[in-house]
Amino acid sequence: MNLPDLIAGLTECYLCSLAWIGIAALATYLLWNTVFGEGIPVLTVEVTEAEAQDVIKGKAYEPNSKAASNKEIPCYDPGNMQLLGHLPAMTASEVRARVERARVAAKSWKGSSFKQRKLLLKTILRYIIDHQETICRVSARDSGKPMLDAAFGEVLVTCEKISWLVKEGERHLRPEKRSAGSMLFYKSARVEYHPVGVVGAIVPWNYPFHNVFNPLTAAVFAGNSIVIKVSEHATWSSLYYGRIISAALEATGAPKDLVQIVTGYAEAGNALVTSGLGKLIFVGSTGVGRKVMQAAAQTLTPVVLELGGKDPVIVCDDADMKQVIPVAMRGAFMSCGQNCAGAERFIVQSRVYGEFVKQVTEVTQRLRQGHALGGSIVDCGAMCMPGAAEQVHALVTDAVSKGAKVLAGGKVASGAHGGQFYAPTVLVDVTLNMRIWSEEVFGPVLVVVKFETDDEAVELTNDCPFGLGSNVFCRNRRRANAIASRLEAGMTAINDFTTYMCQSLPFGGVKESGFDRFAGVEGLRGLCIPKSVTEDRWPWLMRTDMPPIIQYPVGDGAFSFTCGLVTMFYAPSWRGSLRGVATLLSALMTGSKKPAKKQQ
Ligand SMILES: NC(=O)c1ccc[n+]([C@@H]2O[C@H](COP(=O)([O-])OP(=O)(O)OC[C@H]3O[C@@H](n4cnc5c(N)ncnc54)[C@H](O)[C@@H]3O)[C@@H](O)[C@H]2O)c1
Repeated sequence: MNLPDLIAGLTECYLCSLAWIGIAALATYLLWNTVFGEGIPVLTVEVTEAEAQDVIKGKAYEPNSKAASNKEIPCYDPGNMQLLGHLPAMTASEVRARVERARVAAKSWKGSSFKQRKLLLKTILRYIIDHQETICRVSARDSGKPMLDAAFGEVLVTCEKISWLVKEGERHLRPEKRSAGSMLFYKSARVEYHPVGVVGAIVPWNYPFHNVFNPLTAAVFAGNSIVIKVSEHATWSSLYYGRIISAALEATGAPKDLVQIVTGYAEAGNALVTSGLGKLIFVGSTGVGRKVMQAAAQTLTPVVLELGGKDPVIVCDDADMKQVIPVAMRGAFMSCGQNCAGAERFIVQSRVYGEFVKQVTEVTQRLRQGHALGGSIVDCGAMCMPGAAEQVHALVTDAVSKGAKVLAGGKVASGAHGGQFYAPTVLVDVTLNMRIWSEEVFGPVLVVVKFETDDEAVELTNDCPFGLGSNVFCRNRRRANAIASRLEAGMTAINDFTTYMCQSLPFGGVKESGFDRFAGVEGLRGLCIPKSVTEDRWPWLMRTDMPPIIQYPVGDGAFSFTCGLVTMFYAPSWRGSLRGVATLLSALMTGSKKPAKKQQ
């Protein structure tokens, strides 16, 4: 590197760091002010040794012992297969009993003030900020993700969500004025957002903390109670998270049954879907999403389906590689690729393809993988679900058999502590006939394909059954936006990966990624009944009175009168409106005759 380059690099690095420090200081100040402005209770929550310590010594998990009973869920650390304990697999009637308790709690909570709801959320936020490390450790233990990934995916996004709800949520749930239209100009119209009652949430295992607190915070802020069915593959952590929630409810005087956590298998999930909820948020695979929708039809329960994804990252030839590579790596390998909005397809323009592949391969080969709590820092953790590493490998093997090349990783591993791992993998020369092109991987595989023209990049992106997130890296803003607007996806990040940190935005997909939205204004309002209300604007001056000609029994000219009314209000020109007035007056003058009263 020559001297001018070095100086430019250092300046850029220095300015960049300064900007980030400035932004971080401002954010901390704002967050501090918002959170600690008032007397917010400090929670005391019991923490067990397994929750507090890195290294724990206990029994090893034996997969075959699971068959002993379907009444219990065996919980283990996927990074070292250490048994953590057994939790109850609730029956359908136990789940329904939880829903009934939540229903009672919802009745009193719906009358709560926004001040009370904010206090509850701020109390939770305060606890999270003070106990980030324990929360991350518990998530790492249960899901196998490294501490840093937990800090990003569990803590950071949850804090952003709560902060957004506290700052902006009330504004979006206050009655909203609407126009009353042409004919009802003398009315005021509004939409009121009333709680739906009991919200149900069925969530997956990939972010055990965020998947609980994400639906919870929005549901209670909207005045509902919530019953959350956690995944059978990340059940253990719900004990600790449940204690945080109970402590927060008690400290803020909220009903103790406002939040219920349900542990169990599909039977418990199905019982929740059919228990008469106000709304169900299902987050999981497309296959189970279909079953959930079918079951919800029985009780006409409205559902939000947040399903699988296969997010593309389009890298144009003018993209800044210094920015793209680190962001791409995190998009692909964060939480070992077990993200719904994970970077599953890198679509890279031919001019920068070679450089992109070289750089991502170099970094991937340097990644350290292992037990998240094994004593040394790791970049990639374990696969949470049993058998997941083998499923990922089957997709890689299929691709290789059809001509793809593995440049890094590409194998199942057990790690130093005997956990479930799949090595971070780079796969190139992928073609559209390979399973990995269209099936969700949900694992650490960075798939790269080449494109020549923007049309081709769009076609490749849209050639997919899923449509959750999408991402475009391109320095030319006009070109980036032109590409972005053509992508079939629920979300697009331009020169970044995922829109999720903007919690004012709705989150959700199209096609097999599901429908409806959680998060953002739309998601928050989606947990409410939007009730339309009209009333007279000037009741002392004007109200809706039926003109005698159209009162029952109607007059001879009733139809002509109504036609005149329609023409008067909706004719496209003032001449037309005048014609309408004339028709209306003529009907009034000549056609008010009504049938005579019947003789008794
Ligand atoms: N779009 C999103 O926001 C989002 C977020 C995270 C994960 N996901 C998706 O989740 C999937 C991975 O999670 P998973 O393996 O836990 O998904 P999954 O569909 O197997 O399970 C999700 C939840 O559904 C429950 N369940 C299973 N069968 C059921 C039934 N018949 N009725 C009711 N509930 C039932 C499970 O117990 C679990 O709690 C991936 O496809 C991923 O893309 C989507």
